[in-house]
Amino acid sequence: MSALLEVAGVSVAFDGFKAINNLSFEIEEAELRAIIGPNGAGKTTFMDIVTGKTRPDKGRVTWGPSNISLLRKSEAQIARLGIGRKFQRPTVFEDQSVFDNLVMALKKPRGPMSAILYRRDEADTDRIHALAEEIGLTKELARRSGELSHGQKQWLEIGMLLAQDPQLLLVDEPAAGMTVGERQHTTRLLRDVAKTRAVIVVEHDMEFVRALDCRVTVLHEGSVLAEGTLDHVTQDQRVIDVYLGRSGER
Ligand SMILES: Nc1ncnc2c1ncn2[C@@H]1O[C@H](COP(=O)(O)OP(=O)(O)OP(=O)(O)O)[C@@H](O)[C@H]1O
Repeated sequence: MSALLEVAGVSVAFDGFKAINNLSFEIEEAELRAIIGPNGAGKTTFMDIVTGKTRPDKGRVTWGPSNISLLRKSEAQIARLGIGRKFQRPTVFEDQSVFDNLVMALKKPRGPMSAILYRRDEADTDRIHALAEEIGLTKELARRSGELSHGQKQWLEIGMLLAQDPQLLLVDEPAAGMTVGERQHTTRLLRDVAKTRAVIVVEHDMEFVRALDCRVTVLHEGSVLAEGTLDHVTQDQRVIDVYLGRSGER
């Protein structure tokens, strides 16, 4: 089976400093993957490259069964191809209800006329209820989003991304600032989402990564240092030396 996303030999330097250094990475359809690594390892830059925010100096980034190159695509084009990104801080429309946030996120034909002519139909309403069910916010649909807890806002934002029907979701430190209960809910949600699409989670919290129970890629100095199960990578002496050994806690 060919990969959904393939990054091959990618490098990018900022003022001569190689933030990404000959990085190769693949993810399959419907796969959950955690990316870990020390500060400055290149995790954010990797996501910036995949989403078109940063252009690499060399290498290949290809997408989908026909291996479309993402390198000349704009951020908007890449999003439309089916790559969604969730930043660390939730960015929902706080004055709008949960329901209306999900309505606004639905994938609809674009352009001024389609926006004017758009009327919500029954299929959209059903879809919003299905999304709310998936993210666990059915009871909150009528609430103003600003009133939600931090965790609930994060789930709403994931729901808004799912409304766009992405094939790959990039999620940056989803567990940060969450209560234990919220983290468990987030684990279930991401595992569930990854049954039908690929999900890449960048995370520092090893307990959370263990709960995700997925393949782990360790980045270091812009390259893959180790890959495999969490047990496999955490027993790797190089990973211990550059990452795990540093805080003692992880
Ligand atoms: N636009 C930029 N200009 C200059 N240097 C940059 C830029 N973006 C990233 N860097 C540098 O590239 C390196 C990789 O940064 P990146 O943010 O990708 O690491 P990270 O693994 O996400 O770190 P963290 O875990 O702290 O978020 C860092 O040394 C950073 O300072």
